[in-house]
Amino acid sequence: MAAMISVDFQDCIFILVLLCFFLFWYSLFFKKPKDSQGFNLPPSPPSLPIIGHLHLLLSTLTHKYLQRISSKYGPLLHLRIFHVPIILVSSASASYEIFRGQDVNVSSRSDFAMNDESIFFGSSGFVTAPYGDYWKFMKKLIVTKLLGPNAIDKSQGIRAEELELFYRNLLDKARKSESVEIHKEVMKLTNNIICRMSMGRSCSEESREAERVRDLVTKSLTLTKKVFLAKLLRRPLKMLGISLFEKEITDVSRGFDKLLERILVEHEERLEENQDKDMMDLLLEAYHDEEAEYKITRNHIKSLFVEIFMGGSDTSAQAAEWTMAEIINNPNVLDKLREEIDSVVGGTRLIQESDLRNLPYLQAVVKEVLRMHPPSTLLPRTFQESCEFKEFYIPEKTILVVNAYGVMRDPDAWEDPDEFKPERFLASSRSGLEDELREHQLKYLPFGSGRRGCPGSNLAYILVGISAGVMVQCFDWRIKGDKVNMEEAVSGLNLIMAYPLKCTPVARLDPFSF
Ligand code: HEM
Repeated sequence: MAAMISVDFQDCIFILVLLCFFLFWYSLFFKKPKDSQGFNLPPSPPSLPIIGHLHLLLSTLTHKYLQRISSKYGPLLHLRIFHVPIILVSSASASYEIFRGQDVNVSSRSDFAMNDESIFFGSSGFVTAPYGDYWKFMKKLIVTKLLGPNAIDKSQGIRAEELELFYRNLLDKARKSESVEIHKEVMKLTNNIICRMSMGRSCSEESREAERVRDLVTKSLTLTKKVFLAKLLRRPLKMLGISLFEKEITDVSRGFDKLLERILVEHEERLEENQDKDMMDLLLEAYHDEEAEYKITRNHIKSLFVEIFMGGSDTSAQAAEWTMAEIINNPNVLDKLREEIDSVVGGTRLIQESDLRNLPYLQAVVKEVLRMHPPSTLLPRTFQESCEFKEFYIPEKTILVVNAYGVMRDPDAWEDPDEFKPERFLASSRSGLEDELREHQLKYLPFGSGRRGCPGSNLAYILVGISAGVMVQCFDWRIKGDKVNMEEAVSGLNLIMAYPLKCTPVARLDPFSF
């Protein structure tokens, strides 16, 4: 009997261990997560104990890794980083449904503020502001006055002057047969344009101010992904008494603060007499306006400038670099572009931004580059309220991440998604194909979507279009080897070329010699 009991007992232990083991793996790999009230959440890929899906976000090319995970487990997934729930959207149809049906609900981003006083990742940011009174006030100012069609028209002269300087600098390099790093050269152009449009002055190269701004922008971009992760891990880290990146954030913030305070004071001193108002003047007017619908602070102004420097100049320079890389690797595209530019602009003057509307192929090339190589691959938002989406339940405050890279390479929405085919964007400009244009807009997310979409997209198209236009119109380009290496890397949260494009300009025509 004793032996019998002992055998049963051993079997029991064995079965219990087996059961626990099975339950553990089942919950780890196959269980559909349910929230505490028993509602259905979207499916979840395998996770690890405690950290959940943290390892997925730690990969260097997170967008690609998440794209692979989604093609295996589904276009709508539920992830968990420790206790933080995330909904990941990777298909064009799911992203369309979210932005169409939940636009207001997902019009806030997560609270990224690491340090309230900081103008970088502090609580005064516009990009990170919740969808509320401050964001609405600022958004109105941005789309009507700062980046609206009138403001863009009025600042055309600035861009034309800077474009000529950009051309002359490349011509100088061509004469000396010197190679250039395309991103660096375009970054100087976009940075100067954005500085002059926003502050009425270029950050001069002589006083090393421009270099200082570029350096601060680069440091800020590098910190972005770290801050994003640190924010997700804040609770467990706080329990361990660790606060990550505070020093780096404070240093960058102080650097920007010093620079911007000086420029703000300069602007305040000549606010009355200044007729030609730049962005900073307009923001200072709102700051001093006692009747304003929302009372903005100095920190609000400074934070917006930091965000515009970060969000506007590097993204556009990255896009111009990818554009040149695709053009160099596709000689047939270069031929078509040349033919178009030569017939519309000719060789006796430099391309201007007013030419862009007559250059549909150049526009299509830029759009295709932004589809394949979007500088912002992941769009983070937050569900403000709980909602039902498809057959699933999504609890309030869940983070939403739309994988814009995955959506724009979704094989169900794009023909040959991994091939560079600018022609796909030409079809939509032919008459009678408005439906196609609308359909493209819904699955085309380089500038995000909905009310939180990028307010600088028109300016961005101009910056990328004119810089690539000049490089094609006036120069041939020599590279080492046959092909440009198109490998991707990520810096901060931005998609960049793993091997920065370095090439030597060879003067093709000099529009100023006539
Ligand atoms: C190729 C260049 C650019 C790309 C790819 C780009 C992309 C984006 C993306 C993906 C977003 C987030 C949208 C969303 O969540 O749906 C965004 C937001 C934003 N962008 Fe851009 N952008 C570019 C250029 C610019 C420029 C030139 C400016 C201004 C000078 C600018 C200012 C902003 C601002 C202020 C926001 C925050 C909007 C908000 O939170 O309401 N961007 N951009």
